[in-house]
Amino acid sequence: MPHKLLIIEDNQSIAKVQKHIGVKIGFDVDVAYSLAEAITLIEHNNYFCAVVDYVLPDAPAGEAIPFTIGADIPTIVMTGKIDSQTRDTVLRYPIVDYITKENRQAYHYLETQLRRLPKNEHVRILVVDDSAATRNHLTNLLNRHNYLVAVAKDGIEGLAQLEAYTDIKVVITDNEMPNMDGITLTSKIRQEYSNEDLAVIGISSTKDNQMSAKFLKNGANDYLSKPFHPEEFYCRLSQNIEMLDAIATIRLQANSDYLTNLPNRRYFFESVQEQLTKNLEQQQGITLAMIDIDHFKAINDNYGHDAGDDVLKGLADFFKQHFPEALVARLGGEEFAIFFANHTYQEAQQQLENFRIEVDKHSPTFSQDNIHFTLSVGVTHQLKTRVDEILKVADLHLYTAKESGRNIVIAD
Ligand SMILES: Nc1nc2c(ncn2[C@@H]2O[C@H](COP(=O)(O)OP(=O)(O)OP(=O)(O)O)[C@@H](O)[C@H]2O)c(=O)[nH]1
Repeated sequence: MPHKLLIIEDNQSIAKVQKHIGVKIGFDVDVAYSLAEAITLIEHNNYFCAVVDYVLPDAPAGEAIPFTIGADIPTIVMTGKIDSQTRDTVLRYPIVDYITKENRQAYHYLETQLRRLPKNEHVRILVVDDSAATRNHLTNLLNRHNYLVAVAKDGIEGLAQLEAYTDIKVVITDNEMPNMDGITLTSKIRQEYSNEDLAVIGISSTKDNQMSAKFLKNGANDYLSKPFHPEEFYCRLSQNIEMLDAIATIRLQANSDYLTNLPNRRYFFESVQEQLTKNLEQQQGITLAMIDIDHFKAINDNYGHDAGDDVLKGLADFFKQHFPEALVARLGGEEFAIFFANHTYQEAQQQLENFRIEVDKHSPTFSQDNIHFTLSVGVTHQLKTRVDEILKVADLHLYTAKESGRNIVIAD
């Protein structure tokens, strides 16, 4: 079910633009052209958030704001008035944000905010501060933007919370705290997490004008002096989260195969090598298999390249369903590899044999052209120090599988 967005705006053209933005993001949008209409809609619907005009025919001075706030709807105020009295009136309410309708940039900003709010439901922020009042204040600010929150009253508790919640993306930490201060906490965090995985924002009310440099030199991504304005707090927080998201997206793209979305060759080599080093230390077995579609060239020749792509995508989905615990990658072309870290050799071989049989049976359901195909598989459990050496052994078995007529699993 899409989230519901309420727009309260009497200017029809502006309402149309806002609705377009909301629909583009994926909201189910209702528009009210007056406060009276909005009240009726709020009575009958559950809104995820609202965009509220400051001046309405039946609410000329921001009177609509307390209605959405009172109904617990996260509220973004849009206003054409930019005087400081209006701003002060607006900011007296616990709103998500206010945006002045000065130019096109305002609508880009609205779009950014509307995109962020649903995402924030999955982002956890850790607040570390020895003052209960500050912890509560920050928790309220964060809840207003839909973030999940964890709290700690010193650095030691902060580290424990990081262990307890693996979804923490940002740590906001005070410096002056008993047991462990914020700067020590930051440097300890950096021993475990890079600043591309977890952002740290230092906050302090100290007069020491070198505090921000101290935080940053110890690995913080950002710094805010207390007291800070909520607007600045939100802007810096969302900028840090956007940066983490952008890095995660780039990483995912660099590690995935564009056609099938499976991990690619580079990712497979890196993560198997890492796992291999661990297994060699612990003398634990591994299983690695190379899998190749039989006569794939003929599929391309007979049905066309797009149909060939369709087969590759269908097979990749089948891999994902069948091997949720193993690492499956597309090495290139019609060649795939699987790495089993936690299965006995017999179990892994059996799973591969079952998979070969299932593909022979069900492959026509994978593609629009109902193309039947089979797989040849080479599998090994020879533990060597390098991935490419193990792949070479699996590849030799794969060659034997092809030579022996295809549609077969050959193991050592
Ligand atoms: N549609 C499609 N075809 C691809 C892609 N990458 C490689 N191919 C084709 O995959 C085919 C692989 O052919 P071959 O290496 O001769 O192997 P084969 O026909 O499967 O024969 P055997 O492996 O001996 O059973 C070639 O025709 C490539 O052009 C891709 O991303 N999409």
